[in-house]
Amino acid sequence: MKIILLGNGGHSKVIQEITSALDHEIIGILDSKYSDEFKHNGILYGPFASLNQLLNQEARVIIAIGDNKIRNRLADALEVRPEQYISLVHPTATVSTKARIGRGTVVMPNAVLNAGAWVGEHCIINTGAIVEHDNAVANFVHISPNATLTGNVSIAEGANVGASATIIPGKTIGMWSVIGAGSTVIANIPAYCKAVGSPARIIKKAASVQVLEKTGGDAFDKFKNIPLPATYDRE
Ligand SMILES: CC(=O)SCCNC(=O)CCNC(=O)[C@H](O)C(C)(C)COP(=O)(O)OP(=O)(O)OC[C@H]1O[C@@H](n2cnc3c(N)ncnc32)[C@H](O)[C@@H]1OP(=O)(O)O
Repeated sequence: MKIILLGNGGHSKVIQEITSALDHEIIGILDSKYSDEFKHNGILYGPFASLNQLLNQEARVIIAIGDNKIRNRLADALEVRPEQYISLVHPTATVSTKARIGRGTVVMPNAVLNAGAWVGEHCIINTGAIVEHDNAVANFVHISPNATLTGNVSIAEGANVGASATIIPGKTIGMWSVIGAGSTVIANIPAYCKAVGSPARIIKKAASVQVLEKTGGDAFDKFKNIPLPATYDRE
C-alpha cells in the first residue's frame, strides 16, 4: 500500500518505522515546514498543498502529528475522504479480534487493545499503552506510552492521557482534558480540565466548568456527552 504521511516530526519518525514494518511504501511526507517539493530516497517531501497530486496515485493517508488539536484541525481542513485514511498497527501490538480501531489511528509497538475496546479515528495508542476491555476511546485521543486504561473506561474526544497514567475502571475523561504523566485517575474528570497526581486532582478548569460549579450545576453531567467512535473494522 502507498502511504502519505502528514507531519515530519518525532511522532512521524515512529510512524515511518511502523509503516516500514508493515511493508507499506511511503510515497510522500508533507509538512508545513516545507515550502518547496523535493525528492529523497524516492519519497516526495513538500508542503501539505502537495497532497492532491499524491492522492491521485491511489495512496492512503495518515496524519502523523502528535498534537491532538493539530490532528483535529488538519483532518477538518483537508479534503481527504474518510476511506482514504489508513489505520496502522505495529506488528508487536496485541489487538483483540473484538476490538475496533477507527481510520487514521495508529497503534504503537507493544500496545494492547483488549476485547470490546473501541478506539475512534485519528487516535494515538502509544508505545506499550494498555486499553483494556470495553473501553470507549473517541476521536483525536492520545493514550501516551505505558498509560493504562483499565476496564470500562471512556475517553472523550481529544483527551490526552499522559505517559504511565492509570485510569481506574469505569471512569470517564471529558473532552479535550489532559491527564498528567504518572497520574492515577480515581474519579470522572470533566471536559477541558487538566488533572495531575495520585489520586489525580484538577489543577485547571475551563471557564465554563467553573461557572457551572459556581451556579450549582453539575459540571460533569453537562459535559459528559461522549461521542462514541464509529465502528470500523481493522484494516
Ligand atoms: C512519545 C511521547 O513523548 S508521547 C507524550 C507523552 N507526554 C506526557 O506524558 C506529558 C504529560 N504532561 C504532563 O504531565 C504535564 O506536566 C501537564 C500537561 C500535566 C501539566 O503541564 P503544565 O500545564 O505546563 O503544568 P505545570 O508544569 O505548570 O505544573 C502545574 C502544577 O502541576 C504539577 N504537575 C505537573 N505535571 C504533573 C504530573 N504529571 N504529576 C503530578 N504533578 C504534576 C506541577 O508540579 C505544578 O505544581 P505546583 O503548582 O504545586 O508547582
